[in-house]
Amino acid sequence: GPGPALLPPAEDTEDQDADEEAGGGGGGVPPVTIRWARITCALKNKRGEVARFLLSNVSGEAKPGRLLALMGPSGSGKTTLLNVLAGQLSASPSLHLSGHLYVNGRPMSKGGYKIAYVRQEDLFFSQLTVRETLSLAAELQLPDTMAPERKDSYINDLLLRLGLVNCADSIVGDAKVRGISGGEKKRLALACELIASPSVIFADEPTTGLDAFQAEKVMETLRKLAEYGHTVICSIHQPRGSVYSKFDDIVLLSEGEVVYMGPAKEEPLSYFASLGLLFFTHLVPCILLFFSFVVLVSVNISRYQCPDHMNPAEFLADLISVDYSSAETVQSSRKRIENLIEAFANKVAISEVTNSTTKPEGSEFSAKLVQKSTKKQRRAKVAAINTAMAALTKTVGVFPKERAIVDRERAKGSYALGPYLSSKLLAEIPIGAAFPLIFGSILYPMAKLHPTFSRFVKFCSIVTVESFAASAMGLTVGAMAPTTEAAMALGPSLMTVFIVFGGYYVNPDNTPVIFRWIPRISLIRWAFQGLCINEFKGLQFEQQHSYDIQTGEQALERFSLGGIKIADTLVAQGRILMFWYWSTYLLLKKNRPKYQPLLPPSEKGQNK
Ligand SMILES: Nc1ncnc2c1ncn2[C@@H]1O[C@H](COP(=O)(O)OP(=O)(O)OP(=O)(O)O)[C@@H](O)[C@H]1O
Repeated sequence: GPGPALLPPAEDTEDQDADEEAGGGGGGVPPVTIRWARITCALKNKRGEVARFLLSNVSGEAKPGRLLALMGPSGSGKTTLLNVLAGQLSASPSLHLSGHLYVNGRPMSKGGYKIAYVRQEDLFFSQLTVRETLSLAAELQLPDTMAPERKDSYINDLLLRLGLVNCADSIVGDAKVRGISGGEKKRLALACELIASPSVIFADEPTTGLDAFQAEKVMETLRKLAEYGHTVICSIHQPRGSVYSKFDDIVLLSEGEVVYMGPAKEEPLSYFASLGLLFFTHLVPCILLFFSFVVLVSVNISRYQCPDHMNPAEFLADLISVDYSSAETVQSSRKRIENLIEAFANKVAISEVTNSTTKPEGSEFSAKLVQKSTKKQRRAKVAAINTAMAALTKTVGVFPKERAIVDRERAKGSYALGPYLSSKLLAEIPIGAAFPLIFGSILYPMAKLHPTFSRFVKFCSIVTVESFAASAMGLTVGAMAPTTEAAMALGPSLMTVFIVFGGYYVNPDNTPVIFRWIPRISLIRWAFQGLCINEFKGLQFEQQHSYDIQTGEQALERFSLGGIKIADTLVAQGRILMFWYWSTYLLLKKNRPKYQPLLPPSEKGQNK
């Protein structure tokens, strides 16, 4: 029977011209674009609570003249989505289906277009020939007023287009009586569906059970139908490379969520390879791009880069499948998939916000929510980076010169290193604190951060401690570098590494094992985390769906920044500050001016 209606329910159902005559040879079908947004299919338990989501917040588009493949591991929801798009999800009291489905911009319930649905199992009368099967379908589907000769020529045309001429007079057969091949059966099923000249063709796993050659022929048929103007949507588990190359668009599903939706072929490969490299467009200190590039490219190549000569479909399938070989692989692959889903959701949210013309109702809410959280996060990032960079450049710009004077005085024995450093630090506290406080006082209200005094005080404390830590780092760099120019090149380079691993560009949980130590010693990361906690903690978001973020704590968890207090981030900053002061002390001690000792003349030399 008909499946559950999509919510919100349709208004009026327009009468449609049911007797529309099929065009000869199936040509000239009306073009149909299908758009779906926020499709969620929940499975409820006996108490009526959501037990799991078969589809969660799925959006996408299928266009006429294009072949769209729904790809994903077994159980990822391909068939469920296909059924929803075809309006043929079997009704069940345990299912709840919601979302938006538009056909040529109008709600699907208004009808006015024809679909064909080729199911996984082929159901035919085994004793009929291919031509008889088609004739029967034509008698049932074409108008009675159509002349028999026209029907025959229509059938001949279909046999030709679907490559069934050679087996036209063979019986279909079944398990007991050998008939046509599996691929031919699939194409016959397509031919039967095409009689009514559908605009949209749905095919559920059309290549399942077929050998590679037959599978390719079936897919080639679907691709030709797309070229002919039909909108073709098929689900497929893991196609071989030659089949994958026939797709125009793909939707990658994993556990009911979209990991990628868009053009097929090279696009998804470059999308996954580029994940994490977006930061280049935001990062201001460009002089350090090269170093960051090396670091990030090594991160990405090792993770999401499709190796040369690998079947892209196989690569994509591996990327979005849970690896059940051990407990660790299950955990790490789940984490990877979660991150990919999140990355794609953010991408969609941003394009939904920027592209208001195609914005479907209901998408606004979550897009705004994501945008709001991202804005808050971005402001915390700007504050953390700006404070650190300003303090660092201020210090490395002057310290190497000051060091020359200090070296001279130390050589003269005017003062020792310990008293010099401690008096310098003490003397610089007021001026060192003034800058972040002024910066904070101006930025805080302008950036519309949390409008309470206690949060403002915490904000100023975090940026002040960070500013001191960055200054201390500048001292170490100044103590290490031979000249001011060298210090100016080295300091921001080092800071860029800390920025990259500071929690905004590379998620701390997603950092490769060999780089895990960097976020721990990154003053940017602790400041950023502290600022995010200060901003998000205690927030309540309006919630439209059960899976939307409800609280600031949940948002922090999603950014992998939760689980600790602001005080912990300040302590971590304090440790980093002490580390840099201590390094400066040791470096200055080690690099104290050394003069050539005047040795007593040797006997030999004296004689000369
Ligand atoms: N009516 C239903 N009641 C309960 N669970 C369902 C129902 N329909 C689908 N499911 C479950 O939803 C999940 C997705 O099913 P679906 O058939 O859409 O996956 P699929 O990606 O097409 O998998 P396959 O490639 O194995 O056919 C599966 O875990 C399935 O058991």
